[in-house]
Amino acid sequence: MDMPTVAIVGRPNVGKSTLFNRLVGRKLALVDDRPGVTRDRREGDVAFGGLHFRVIDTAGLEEADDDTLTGRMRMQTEAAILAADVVLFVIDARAGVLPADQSFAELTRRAGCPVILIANKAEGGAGMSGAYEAFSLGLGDPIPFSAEHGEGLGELHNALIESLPKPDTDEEEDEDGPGGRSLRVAIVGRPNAGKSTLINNMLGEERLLVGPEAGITRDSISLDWEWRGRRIKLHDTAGMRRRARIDDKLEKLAVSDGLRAVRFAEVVVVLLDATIPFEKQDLTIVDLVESEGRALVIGLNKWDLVADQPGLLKQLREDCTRLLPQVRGVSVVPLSGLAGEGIDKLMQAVVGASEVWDRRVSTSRINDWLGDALSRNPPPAVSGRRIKIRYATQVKSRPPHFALFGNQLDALPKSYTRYLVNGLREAFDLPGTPIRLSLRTSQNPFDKS
Ligand SMILES: Nc1nc2c(ncn2[C@@H]2O[C@H](COP(=O)(O)OP(=O)(O)OP(=O)(O)O)[C@@H](O)[C@H]2O)c(=O)[nH]1
Ligand SMILES: Nc1nc2c(ncn2[C@@H]2O[C@H](COP(=O)(O)OP(=O)(O)OP(=O)(O)O)[C@@H](O)[C@H]2O)c(=O)[nH]1
Repeated sequence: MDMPTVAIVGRPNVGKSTLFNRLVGRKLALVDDRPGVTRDRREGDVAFGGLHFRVIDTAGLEEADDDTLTGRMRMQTEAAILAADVVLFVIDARAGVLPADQSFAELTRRAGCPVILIANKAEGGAGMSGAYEAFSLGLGDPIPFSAEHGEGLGELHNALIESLPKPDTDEEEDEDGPGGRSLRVAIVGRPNAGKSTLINNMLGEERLLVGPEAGITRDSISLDWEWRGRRIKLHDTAGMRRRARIDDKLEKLAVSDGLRAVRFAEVVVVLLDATIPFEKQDLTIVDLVESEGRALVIGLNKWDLVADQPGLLKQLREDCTRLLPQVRGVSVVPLSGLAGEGIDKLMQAVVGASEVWDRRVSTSRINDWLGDALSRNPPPAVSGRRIKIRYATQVKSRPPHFALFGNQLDALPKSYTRYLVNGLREAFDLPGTPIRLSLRTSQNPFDKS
């Protein structure tokens, strides 16, 4: 899991940078404080009483037209809010709640993530009336705070414990071991596709002999493996199934097993039986991988049974393009779990897919591309007004998630978003991975265009 992200948001001069410095513990935020075209958000890593997160100090929210520099900064702030796990919404308790606070509270609420409301500059009980006023923002109970004097940190810490996503303990123990963090891989497929045979071949005969019965705890759902010095956690499909038989609820568990395996994994190998590929169930599994946002590789198993290998491979690659447009460019790897052939190629594809899934593209590159894509094929007009897309940025990875800002984006036709997603895939080399796109129609009261 990525380190959780906390965004500091509020109108200018409420003390965001002071709070950022207080959390990061260095005078980082002052370094690059001049407004300028390239003024980016400042980020720092925070260790705060056992909590670890990344904090983003955003530019002060100002109401301004999207086409101006401040408008652009506001869109960047919106993007930071979208990317955040938790938002620290700061007001100046001495100044009280101003109209600008109100409209930006609304913007923050729309993002739907947990918000911690900080009534800053309240040292020594100053600004208590402002703190009470802050209830009216509808962002929960304000914490009376002083970034300058470090008051209210205990309460902030408690609020963060409540709001931050709980770390996955299983993952934490994997951090930074030799060979780096383990990559989580699940092999899923229809009954009889050859999952167990393949996993056993990967792990080697010995492991096969000391399978789950011989001591691996029944609750463990992963098997540790190493491929070319890389640590891999394989989802224990076979172990799950054995348990299912014991429980005698095979059908029901088979479905939830698949889902569980997909959720466990960073990369999912959908294993097809090459002699009967692309059954309905196979396509359902791919849809599941897409909707859960995992990296995907298609394995064509039992390749040893195929007579015309080049012919079939060509045909199945075409089938993939046609049947799986949502994961265009996905790797398709022929293999034989039984003969132990193609496993290296499969693992290269798995590692490659995880890298694509992890990829981050800089905002300036995305906007250069966007300008191009828009002029080549401008968005349509809706009831006489042209849809405008002004700004784009990547808000998350794993899978890549982009946000577009502009006007009337809710009216953007599906065919046009498809054009953009395909364009992003091409331009930034993102084959085979699910891509997310959020459309944010500007709520800017000053935007008359
Ligand atoms: N009294 C008091 N003043 C504070 C506190 N925190 C910040 N300030 C002052 O408020 C002013 C603005 O602080 P910044 O941290 O630069 O505010 P900002 O929100 O980052 O401002 P922008 O960068 O313009 O968005 C500075 O003069 C700070 O010294 C506080 O807790 N108490
Ligand atoms: N020829 C050939 N047969 C294979 C290959 N992989 C698996 N098989 C055979 O296919 C059958 C099913 O293999 P399993 O590994 O049990 O398949 P599974 O996907 O784990 O099946 P379920 O337990 O039903 O989910 C067995 O008879 C295997 O020997 C392969 O690469 N080539």
